[in-house]
Amino acid sequence: MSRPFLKMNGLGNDFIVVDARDTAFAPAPEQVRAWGDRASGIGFDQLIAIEGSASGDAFMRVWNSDGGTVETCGNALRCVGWYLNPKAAEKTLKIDTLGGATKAIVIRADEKTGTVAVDMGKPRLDWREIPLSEEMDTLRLELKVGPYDAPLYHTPCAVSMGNPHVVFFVDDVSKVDVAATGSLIENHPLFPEGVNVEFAQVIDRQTIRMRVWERGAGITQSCGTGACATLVATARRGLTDRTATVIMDGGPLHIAWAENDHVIMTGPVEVEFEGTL
Ligand SMILES: N[C@H](CCC[C@H](N)C(=O)O)C(=O)O
Repeated sequence: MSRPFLKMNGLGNDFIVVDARDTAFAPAPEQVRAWGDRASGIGFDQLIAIEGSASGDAFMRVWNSDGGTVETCGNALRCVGWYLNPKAAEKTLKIDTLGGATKAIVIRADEKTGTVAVDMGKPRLDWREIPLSEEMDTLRLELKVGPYDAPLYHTPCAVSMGNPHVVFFVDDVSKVDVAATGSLIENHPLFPEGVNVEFAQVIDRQTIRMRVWERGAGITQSCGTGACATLVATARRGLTDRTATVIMDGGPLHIAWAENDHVIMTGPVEVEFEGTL
């Protein structure tokens, strides 16, 4: 059965979005991989299905381009919020995910763009919630990359936004081999469910430059949950305020870790084209 989709992105992190509220959509992992292949398929970082929800406006299901189903996706939540708000200038929507409930406040600009603020909920900071394979202080992980006596990167911070993240603090992200290091850490035994890997360079107390290797997708232009995890990590370490702009290869996201412990991510949405699977 052919399925219409919207090709969308949030700061270059790109998706195929399928509205599955009326008809079930459950592709096999190898089919997801085939669609996601940028050489022979349509190409995307994640495949997104919008499903009905008994407790909210919709349920968002996420597959990485490697075919694996994962908990959530921050940039895609903005795209789904925009999609669910066809007319109104502003609308608040409850969007559920495997990683927890979120609330999207959608300011739809026009048929192709918009700005969406998403309440991503509370960060999870206990080692069991990341999860890690052993008890450890998530503020300063005992983890080194590179020669043991002169590691390239070490002592990162772990944060879950419903999905797992490990944040390394570096002096200059342009000097990091994100592919080599990210792919090494993604499947490290300390992370039994894999992990998204961020490299954060603090510019000042309100500005962070970050690059990301995503679990199941590799280097992406931007990562919404990664930007949230990065801000939580830098604030926990006292390196930034609890509100900052996280500048990724694809552009900036505004992240605020509010007093109620919820993390609010605000950023753009873009529709690229319509298609059929
Ligand atoms: N690769 C992530 C899912 C997509 C997250 C990212 N694209 C975002 O915007 O949050 C994971 O395996 O947890």
